[in-house]
Amino acid sequence: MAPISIQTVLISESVDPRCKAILEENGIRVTEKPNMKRDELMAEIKDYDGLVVRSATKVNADVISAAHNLKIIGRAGTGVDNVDVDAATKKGIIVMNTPSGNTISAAELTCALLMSLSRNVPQAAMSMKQGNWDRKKFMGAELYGKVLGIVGLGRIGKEVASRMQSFGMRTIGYDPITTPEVTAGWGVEQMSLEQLWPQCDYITVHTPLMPSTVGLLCDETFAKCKKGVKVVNCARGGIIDEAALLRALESRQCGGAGLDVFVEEPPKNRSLVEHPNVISCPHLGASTKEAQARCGEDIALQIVDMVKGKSLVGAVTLFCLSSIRQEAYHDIAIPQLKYKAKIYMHAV
Ligand SMILES: NC(=O)C1=CN([C@@H]2O[C@H](COP(=O)(O)OP(=O)(O)OC[C@H]3O[C@@H](n4cnc5c(N)ncnc54)[C@H](O)[C@@H]3O)[C@@H](O)[C@H]2O)C=CC1
Ligand SMILES: O=C(O)C(=O)COP(=O)(O)O
Repeated sequence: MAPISIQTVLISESVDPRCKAILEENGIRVTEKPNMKRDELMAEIKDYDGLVVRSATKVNADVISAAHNLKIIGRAGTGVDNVDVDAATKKGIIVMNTPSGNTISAAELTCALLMSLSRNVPQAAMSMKQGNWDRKKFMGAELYGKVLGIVGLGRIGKEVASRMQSFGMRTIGYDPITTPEVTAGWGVEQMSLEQLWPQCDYITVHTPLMPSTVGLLCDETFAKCKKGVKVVNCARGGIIDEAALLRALESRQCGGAGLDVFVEEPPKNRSLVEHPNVISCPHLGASTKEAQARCGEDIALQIVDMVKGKSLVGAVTLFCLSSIRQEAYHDIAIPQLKYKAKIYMHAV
């Protein structure tokens, strides 16, 4: 691939300092401006060659059209739902992410939420801080022997499965791409969602946010679940429909929810966060030193590779995917995501 000239990069969120250091070591001028308002971003972006973001910067069509020189949008993390990939692609801007950098951290937080839901840890801790000693109110239930349904058996879903199996949970799941033969090797029995919903004591979702995953858990699907099912969303707000979740919590069809992500972040509608059976975090799945170091470093190295003309055979849009999943994504997931551009894979 012909080298691409990237002389200036704007980092619009808090990204590990290694990112800036690596870019600068390679002769790229870097400006860090976190917390810009939309207007400020649109004014700032116009002359940069590259933009590095996490999940909070909404790189929509307006931002992309205001960016006259932009050649690359680097997502230091996994989900690219905050980037209008179609608009970027039409302008010939490469979009790349660092999908494996925060897998373990997101999986560990998911497990923490599952454990907290089973034993009411956050509620009990809060009650202690308020001076109480209430042993009856916080009676829990063991995870041992319970059924965990994992919707989305990619990187994070797989890591969640192995960790929760060590607690003695039976793990079942559904994924349209990862085959049952593959997941059987990780101890996850695959089945249709229709078969999955009524069996689960806990459900955790690990799909990207895209039209086909919006509202995977909704009124209709909650009604198919066991009464009192507990759910975790450490993926993206909206995969579990928020209004339906609130209704299910109120009717006790849902016995509790662990939420790391919301449709609107921070959520202006506080009904879920304030519900007594909801435990929530402010999108902390990737917020560990290790994950941030990996993602910051990976995105910088990928940009430098591009500048040097390495790794890509040509580029319109790039998704950096792990070797095991490259084929699957190339053949199946990309059309499903409706990316019209040709996708070139990063060499691994
Ligand atoms: N809370 C946080 O801070 C973080 C959240 N995430 C979110 O987690 C998501 C998953 O991340 P990874 O596991 O790394 O992605 P991945 O791409 O490895 O796995 C996603 C899986 O979802 C499957 N899938 C797609 N449509 C589906 C459907 N309709 N039903 C069931 N499965 C479906 C895909 O086939 C794929 O196997 C990311 O897209 C991101 O939005 C990722 C990292 C941190
Ligand atoms: O990588 C992802 O998809 C995440 O959700 C992590 O988001 P963040 O980088 O912490 O804003």
